[in-house]
Amino acid sequence: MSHPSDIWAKLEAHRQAQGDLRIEALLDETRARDYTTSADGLSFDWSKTTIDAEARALLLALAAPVAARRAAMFAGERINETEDRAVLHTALRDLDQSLILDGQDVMAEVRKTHDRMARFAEQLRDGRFRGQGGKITDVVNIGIGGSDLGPAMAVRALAPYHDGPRVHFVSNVDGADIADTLAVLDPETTLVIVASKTFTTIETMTNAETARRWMAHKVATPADQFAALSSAEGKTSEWGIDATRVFGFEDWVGGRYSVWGPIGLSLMIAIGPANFDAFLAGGAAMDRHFREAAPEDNLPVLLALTGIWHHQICGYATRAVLPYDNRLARLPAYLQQLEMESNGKGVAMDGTSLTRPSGPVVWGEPGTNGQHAFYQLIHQGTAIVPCEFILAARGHEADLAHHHRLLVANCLAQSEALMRGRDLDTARALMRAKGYEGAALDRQARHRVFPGNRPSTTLLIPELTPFTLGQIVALYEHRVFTEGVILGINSFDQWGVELGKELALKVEPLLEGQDMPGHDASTRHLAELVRDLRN
Ligand SMILES: O=P(O)(O)OC[C@H]1O[C@](O)(CO)[C@@H](O)[C@@H]1O
Repeated sequence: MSHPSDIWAKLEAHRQAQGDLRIEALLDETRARDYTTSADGLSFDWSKTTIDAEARALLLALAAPVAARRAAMFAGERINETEDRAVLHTALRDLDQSLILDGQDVMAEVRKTHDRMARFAEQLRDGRFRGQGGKITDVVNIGIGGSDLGPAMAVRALAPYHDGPRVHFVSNVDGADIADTLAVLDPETTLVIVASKTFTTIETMTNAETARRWMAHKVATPADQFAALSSAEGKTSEWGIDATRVFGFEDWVGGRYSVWGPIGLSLMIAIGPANFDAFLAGGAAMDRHFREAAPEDNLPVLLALTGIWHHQICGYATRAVLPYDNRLARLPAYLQQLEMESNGKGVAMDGTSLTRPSGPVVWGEPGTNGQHAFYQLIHQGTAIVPCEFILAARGHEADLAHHHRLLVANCLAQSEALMRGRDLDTARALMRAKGYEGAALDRQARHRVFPGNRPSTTLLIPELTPFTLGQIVALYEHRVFTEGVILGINSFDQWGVELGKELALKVEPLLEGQDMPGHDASTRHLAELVRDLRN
């Protein structure tokens, strides 16, 4: 087997040799089939890229170290080396397995917590658990980052399955977030969930205090209408939440990987335990596929390799995630944390500087909305943005089938337009037909040229259900893991978020006019301007 640095060098040389290879020159019926990989009802089409047979073989060679690291992860080895932790969020979605960690079978506790969550969710949904004013009508999940984005994304995605109380999310320390949310709620029929792995995050704890004060205006014992989701069970009881409504999890579940366990309680309340279990089953099906499929048929591996080709080899700085499903509106934000907090690193696992770029900037919005906004840039701008389309073959609105047909047509048309573009001759012919000639014809035509050859992939699912959503989320988790292994990154720590948190604590007194040493001139000046504007 070649040394990884030889493979990288060969990939770079191959890309150079490709020159301005057109994707269309590669594409035929065979490629359309061969570069569409399917598993458990999901299909990933990566034919509209410049990955040719040689690039594909080299990329697959790059993935050689993934198998051993994957086995280590599932076996509970401490692969999160900078925090000395195992990485076992996968255990939360395969409850029947037995898993021995440090000599202990950890699954008994995982199952117990899952069953307690299910009982609590059912009691809340059928009215056995009541607020001071009767049946709970609204649930507010207060959390941030991984304690917000996962359930917020999934609750929105699975709206057709909602049959429980309304669920709301508050994350930002900006008082506007909680004020707007609570303004329309009745404290007497609201349950507040404080979701924080550490139970120290300043945004969450500030919002939780505000919610408790709001509740106390009308409710005699506000703590009775609070629940907590956390790894820090001591802190939850200090805060006054009864242990019967505290749902704990272990430190081997990372924040951005935590929607599968207690952090998913708001989702479970919204869609019910059976649908929540279908979401877990989708994740577990993807785990099995990831562990068992050969690299060339392995969806997470292929998504990772496509990403590496575009970012590390072709040098495209960003990747757009474009769900053609309005209910996946929060998926890009969810993936921003999953991908950028996991692989946005500057050093390798061994502490040496990375010699290649880490993960790309990930961004996006649902289609077709994006088409009327930023697609201008992805079609004609100077930066090439690989696009990742996500599409469901069926919509939920049977009586609005024509909407869905238009949605699908737009999605397929966009990837075709990005690849094919429109050349100058075609643009000139169009403008000539409109009556232009001479210099004006030329000028007008040039604005209507599309360079084309812009890469995209399409992930096709049958329908957005709890099961398929579980598959999608686990697919992206394993993609991030695979990229991390290939780049030598620890995808499970997030030291880069710490410095800003520390400094925020030191900046706050400046805003109150205290002379804090150590701040730079610009920061002191900005604080002074804020103080002046406030007065
Ligand atoms: O669940 P917690 O401990 O409140 O943390 C929230 C989020 O904050 C982070 O630690 C980053 O600041 C994320 O990794 C995490 O998901």
